[in-house]
Amino acid sequence: MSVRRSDRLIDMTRYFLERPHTLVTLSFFAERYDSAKSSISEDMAIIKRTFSNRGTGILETIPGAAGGALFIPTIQKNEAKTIIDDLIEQLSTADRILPGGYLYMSDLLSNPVVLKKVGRLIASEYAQQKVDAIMTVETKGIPIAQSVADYLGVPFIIVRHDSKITEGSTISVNYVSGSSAQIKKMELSKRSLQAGTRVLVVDDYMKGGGTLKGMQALINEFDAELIGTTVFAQGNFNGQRMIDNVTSLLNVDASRDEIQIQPGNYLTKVFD
Ligand SMILES: O=P(O)(O)OC[C@H]1C[C@H](OP(=O)(O)OP(=O)(O)O)[C@H](O)[C@@H]1O
Repeated sequence: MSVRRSDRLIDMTRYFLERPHTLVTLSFFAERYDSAKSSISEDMAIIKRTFSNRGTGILETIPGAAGGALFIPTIQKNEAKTIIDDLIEQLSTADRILPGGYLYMSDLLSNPVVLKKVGRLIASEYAQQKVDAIMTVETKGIPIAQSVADYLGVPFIIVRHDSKITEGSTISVNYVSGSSAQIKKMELSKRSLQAGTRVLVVDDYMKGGGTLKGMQALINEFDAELIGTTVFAQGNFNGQRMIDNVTSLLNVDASRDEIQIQPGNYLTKVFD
C-alpha cells in the first residue's frame, strides 16, 4: 500500500539528513513508499524548497533515469553569526586563560550540541567543494574532525605524534610546533590515505601554525591534495606564522590577564 505524502515527506527528510552528500535515487524512494516516481519528484521539490527557505541546506536534484537527489548541509550567515557570538560569550571568561596564550576549551569541544554546530559551520565552508577525507592531529582536534566528517559524509583520519603497532607502517614528518618552538614528529599510517585523496585539514587551535603545516607536509608526502585548512580558534602569536590561508571561527587574544575573543575570518571568507 502506498505511503501518504505527509508520511513520505517526514521519512524522506530524515533519510536525507542522515546521509549528507549522498545520492538517493528516485527509484529507491518509489520502492520504499510504493509510490510513483512522479510523486517522489514532487516530494523532493517540496523538501528542496523547505530546506532552502529554512536555511537547512541544498537538496541538489539529479535528473535522468538513475536520478534522485543529495542533501548538502549549509548554513545561513545570520545563523552562523549567532553561533559564533554564542561561542565568544561562553569562552570569554578570564579563568579559561592558560599559560602560553592558550585557552581552556575542552568543556565546549566535548559538548555534542556545540560540536554539531562547529561541524556544520566548517562543513558549510566546503559545501560546494569535493572533499574526500578530513584530517586532524590527536587529540583535541578529533571530535571536531568527526563532526565535520559527519556533515560532509566522508571519513576522518587521525595523525599521531608517535607510532602505534596497531597503525601498521607509517610515514612521518618533522615539524616546528610554534607553541613550544620544538621540533616534533607526526606520523600517519600508510593505509589511511591514498594518493589523490582531496583532504580538508581541521584542528581545534592554531598558534604558530606549525602543526597545521606539518599536516600539510604529510598530505604532500602521500601525494594527496589539500582542499583547505580550518581551525576552531586561532590564538595570538608573536612571530611569523608558518602557514597562511587558514580559516578560523574565532580569534583569541589571551596574552594578557583579560581575554579578548573576536570572530575569526570565517564569516568574511564564507559569506562576503
Ligand atoms: O599552531 P601550533 O603552534 O602548532 O599549536 C597548535 C597545536 C597545539 C595544540 O595541541 P596540543 O595541546 O599540543 O595537543 P593535544 O591536541 O593532543 O592536546 C593544539 O591542539 C594544536 O594542535
